[in-house]
Amino acid sequence: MERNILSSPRLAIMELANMISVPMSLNAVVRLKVADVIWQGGSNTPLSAAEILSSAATCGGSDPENLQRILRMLTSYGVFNEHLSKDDSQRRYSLTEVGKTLTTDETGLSYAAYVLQHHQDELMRAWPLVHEAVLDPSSEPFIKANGESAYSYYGKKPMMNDLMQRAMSGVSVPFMKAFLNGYDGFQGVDTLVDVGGSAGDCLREIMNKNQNIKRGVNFDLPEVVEKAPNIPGVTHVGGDMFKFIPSGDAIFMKVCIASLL
Ligand SMILES: C[S@@+](CC[C@H](N)C(=O)[O-])C[C@H]1O[C@@H](n2cnc3c(N)ncnc32)[C@H](O)[C@@H]1O
Repeated sequence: MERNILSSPRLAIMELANMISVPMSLNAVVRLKVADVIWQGGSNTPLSAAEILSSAATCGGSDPENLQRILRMLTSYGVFNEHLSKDDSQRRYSLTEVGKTLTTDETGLSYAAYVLQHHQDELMRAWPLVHEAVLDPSSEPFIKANGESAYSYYGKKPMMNDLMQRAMSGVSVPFMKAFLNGYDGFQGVDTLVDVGGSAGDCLREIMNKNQNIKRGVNFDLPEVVEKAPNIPGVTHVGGDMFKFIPSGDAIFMKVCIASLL
């Protein structure tokens, strides 16, 4: 399905006003486990909405028509390919390269946790308050909506803490593998500190690729490192980066400072 909506300003502003339907539909297919059902270990066989819902691997559901509406919407945003069968007039859906990022890999990772993490209730409560970040920047929208800052809030809720770690692992492991294929800036580093390193995935990937790094320090909030797995050569250190940062030959930081919420 081709999208050329920006050719009309009136349509473009309506598209922008309704944009929330896109991530919400993405959230729906993740919750329904649609990507893994279509992928089936690599077959990526096009399936109709009814066939998807009849799979034991989905969360169930009895309205294929509504699922098809969601699938068509996401097809127009490049998540699925739509195949119209001449035999039975059914619309069937396979995964595009974008859609494949939602499938669970052999280590249990995917981008699905990132989608869920970004649409959990607490964040959704903060988004309507973004204008408040301009009117009254004394406190963040997340704090106004939930009473405390996001990371401190996550730390107190084991499920949110776990989802946050899975979300970052799902995104950062494939990212770091690709990044490290073209980056050699860790030469000469013996001790590397990752600030805001979450479960330590970035450090593990960096150290696997750069055997000269003998010691990794994964620095994050105490409740986060408490749940981090053992990684050979890596010491997990808990603390607040705004108060102190462990010393090393080099400091690595990835996606741990800027946020409007
Ligand atoms: C978006 S995640 C990025 C994780 C990791 N760098 C990556 O790219 O996969 C941000 C991380 O910063 C951590 N963080 C937030 N505030 C922190 C603070 N004050 N001190 C240390 N870590 C903090 C969070 O707990 C979280 O693990």
